[in-house]
Amino acid sequence: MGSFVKDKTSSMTEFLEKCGGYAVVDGGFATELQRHGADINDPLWSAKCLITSPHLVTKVHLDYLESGANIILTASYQATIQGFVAKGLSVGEAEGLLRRSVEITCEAREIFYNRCIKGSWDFSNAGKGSRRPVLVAASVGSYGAYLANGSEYSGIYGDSVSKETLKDFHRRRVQILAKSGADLIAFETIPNKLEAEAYVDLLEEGIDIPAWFSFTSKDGVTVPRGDSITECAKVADSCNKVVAIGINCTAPRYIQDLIVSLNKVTRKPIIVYPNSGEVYDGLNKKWIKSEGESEEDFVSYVSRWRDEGASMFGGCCRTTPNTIRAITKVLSGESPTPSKLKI
Ligand code: MET
Ligand SMILES: [Zn+2]
Repeated sequence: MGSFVKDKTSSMTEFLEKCGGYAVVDGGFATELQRHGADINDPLWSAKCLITSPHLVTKVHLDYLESGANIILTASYQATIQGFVAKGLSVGEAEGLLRRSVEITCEAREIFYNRCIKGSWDFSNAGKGSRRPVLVAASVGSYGAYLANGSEYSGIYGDSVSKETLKDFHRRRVQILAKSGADLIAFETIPNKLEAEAYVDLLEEGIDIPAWFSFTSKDGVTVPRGDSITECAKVADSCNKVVAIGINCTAPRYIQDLIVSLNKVTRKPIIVYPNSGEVYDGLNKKWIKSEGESEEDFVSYVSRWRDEGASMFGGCCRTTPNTIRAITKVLSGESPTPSKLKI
């Protein structure tokens, strides 16, 4: 961290320069834990593994680092003080787990660097003789993710939930994550404008690390609550602590139009990390392949997104280290074999 946080406005631009102009973000975290056998069918979702299987959290971080990631996200997406307390933990234990989520990620980065030094891992993506720059981003999921009732993807919280409610809900968690050694905060899968406004207020209250804002969309034009992506991006753009703006957990086919819209209202770096294009059926707890997209090759989109002006690329739910390896190859100029790019 250190130099990354000193000058917030230029920090991401400098980081991107060090990465060669484009940064690789990691891929789906919770779904990857699940692929390795974790049972995360729980209101805490991936954060449950901070308690039950921290070794698996480390493994997934290392897999993404090995695949070429320049930015790895903590397992704190659904880690909230309120959620841990509902499980019977004390507030102190809950806060300790939030800190631990960042420590595990920082430790994984150290393990990765040490392995690189010992030469046991391939240096080809790390830059000859130099350490590949890696940032740790503390993930913050929405209020709807904590509610675990589907509102994460509708953005409808009801009239009783005001901006102040959202600030009160997120405040302590964001303060703790900001002091835990992370390089930045990743506000992810934001489903409405109100929550973006709440995050901006919290950052202005005195959070001293930068943040990115990443929205989700189900139509390529609006966020789930119906606010246009440009209105939402303007909120993020107005805050000088925000160092990148983008889209995650959204079908790949919508990303290009969304980048065009973002470009109209911000000059900050644009980050995109779509999901696999499958849709989660909450009732039957299954991922369903989406019509017309199942055979589409996620990675073949990456150069188009880059040409459209995005500079940070990764994956969200159901993408894997293979996806990230393929993105790394596209960005480093090695053209991958399309048939081998299965997610
Ligand atoms: C519902 S989006 C989840 C984002 C989180 N970083 C993850 O990959 O698990
Ligand atoms: Zn996702």
